Amino acid sequence: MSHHIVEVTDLTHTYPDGTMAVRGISFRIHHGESVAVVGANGAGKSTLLLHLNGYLTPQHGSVRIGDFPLTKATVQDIRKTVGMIFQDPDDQLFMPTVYDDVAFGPLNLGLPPEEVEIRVQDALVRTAVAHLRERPPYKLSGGEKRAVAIATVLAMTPDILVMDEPSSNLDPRARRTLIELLAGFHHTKIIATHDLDMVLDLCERTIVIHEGTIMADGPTLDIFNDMELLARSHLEKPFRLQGCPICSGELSR
Ligand SMILES: Nc1ncnc2c1ncn2[C@@H]1O[C@H](COP(=O)(O)OP(=O)(O)OP(=O)(O)O)[C@@H](O)[C@H]1O
Repeated sequence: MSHHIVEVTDLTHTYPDGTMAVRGISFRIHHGESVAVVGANGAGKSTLLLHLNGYLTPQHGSVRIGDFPLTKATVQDIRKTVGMIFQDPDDQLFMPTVYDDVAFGPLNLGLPPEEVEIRVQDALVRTAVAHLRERPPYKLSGGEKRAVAIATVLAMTPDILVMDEPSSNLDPRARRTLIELLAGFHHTKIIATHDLDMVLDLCERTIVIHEGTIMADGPTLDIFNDMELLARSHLEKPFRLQGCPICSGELSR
């Protein structure tokens, strides 16, 4: 089925101040793939991801989600397919309570109240924050906010999840819960992150971005074992591949 393919062709983005953040990027991601987008600070990962559900529209080149080119006319439909988890959860949470924030999207779809309730509860349970349901989001910790932001997206039952730094600010247990949650999401996942150990757990394919261009695109293990490529992209081998006994779990065996 083609309707879940993400296809980016020769995408370029220049910010109003002249910063050219993305320079001619092309790739194709098939339904069910789990793909990491990695690269140093300022490499262009967020700018690229913001194009995948139309927060930015292509200035040059194109983005296609399945059969639809991303344009101002298609963006509303594309957002029903592509769920975006932003780098800063404050960009996603704006209602008086956690419940209201998670219910906002399903209510906007016009779903009946019983269906909204089921979706909200399911999303809150899956992200382990059902106990925060009546709390105001602005009073939550950074990690709690991130979990609620993820719940707002899951409640929309997207076919494609796009996430910018989903594990930042999470304590080790919350990070593990997130990894388990994402491992159970069997549709397409596109994850921009500096957490290369999480990439090892979740993504069979990795795209390396450097100064707005694709430096490499291939099997995650091949990329993480290529020391020269990692150095050129200002990346380091994940801890687990460095022979660290704690990260590899050897000490707990
Ligand atoms: N609104 C903006 N206006 C001008 N320049 C911007 C804007 N947002 C980002 N940039 C610049 O675009 C480039 C790419 O930034 P981007 O946020 O896409 O990188 P990133 O790979 O996501 O970085 P990080 O890992 O630090 O989040 C950087 O040089 C950044 O300073």
